[in-house]
Amino acid sequence: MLAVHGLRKAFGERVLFDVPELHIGRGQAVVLTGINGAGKSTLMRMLAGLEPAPGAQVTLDGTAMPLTPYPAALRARIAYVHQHPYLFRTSVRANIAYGLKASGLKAHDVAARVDAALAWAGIEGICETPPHRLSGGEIQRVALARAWALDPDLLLLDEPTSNLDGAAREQVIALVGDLVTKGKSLLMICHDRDLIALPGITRWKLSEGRLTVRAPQAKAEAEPAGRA
Ligand SMILES: Nc1ncnc2c1ncn2[C@@H]1O[C@H](COP(=O)(O)OP(=O)(O)OP(=O)(O)O)[C@@H](O)[C@H]1O
Repeated sequence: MLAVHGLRKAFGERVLFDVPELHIGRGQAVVLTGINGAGKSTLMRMLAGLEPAPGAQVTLDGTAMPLTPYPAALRARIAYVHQHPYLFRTSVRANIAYGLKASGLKAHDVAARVDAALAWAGIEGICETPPHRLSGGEIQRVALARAWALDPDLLLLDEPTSNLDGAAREQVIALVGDLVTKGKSLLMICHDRDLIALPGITRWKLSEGRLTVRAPQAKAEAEPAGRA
């Protein structure tokens, strides 16, 4: 579905990472691991168009184009969920509706899609709650519902369970597990063993500037290239 060539980040002499190519297939779920400061968030932000990626090329369904400036075709098909999601100080419902309205959907279609997203995330009970009253786990579920509502081709999740524990963490793991089971393409940064262990997940590791790949349930050693 998506291939990126020449993804590289350097600060002066220091090369954070140099990834000649990476591929995310349709329906593929990938978890990106690596030590703190390895560059995981930077790489994901480049894929989301939040950080310039000079020289990188993206191929989307067979069509190649530069990743910077960020192609509109990509913006329409990729949803990014920040580690600490920003919610407008309106209501949960309005936050989920926002992107749908911006995409030009008719009001009754927006309402139906918002209802479906609220049900998917199990957050109907907080749909009129002001976001600043929500717990961390609720905020993360609202952000996932907001991304899910857009029905993107690829979801980028940056540490969806960080700072969560107990039931809140389990609820988010269940939602991510549902995305994986339903065959949603996703790339997720995480350190959470229960998320990494979800069946069918491909593991990428960013280490010393290189990306290595391990296929789902593979017993073999990681391959040197970025192809999944
Ligand atoms: N302007 C800059 N100049 C030099 N180094 C920088 C600059 N901006 C960021 N960095 C470094 O780049 C790295 C960026 O790491 P990034 O946040 O992408 O890593 P990460 O793998 O997501 O880390 P974590 O797991 O801690 O979130 C850090 O080591 C940071 O110190």
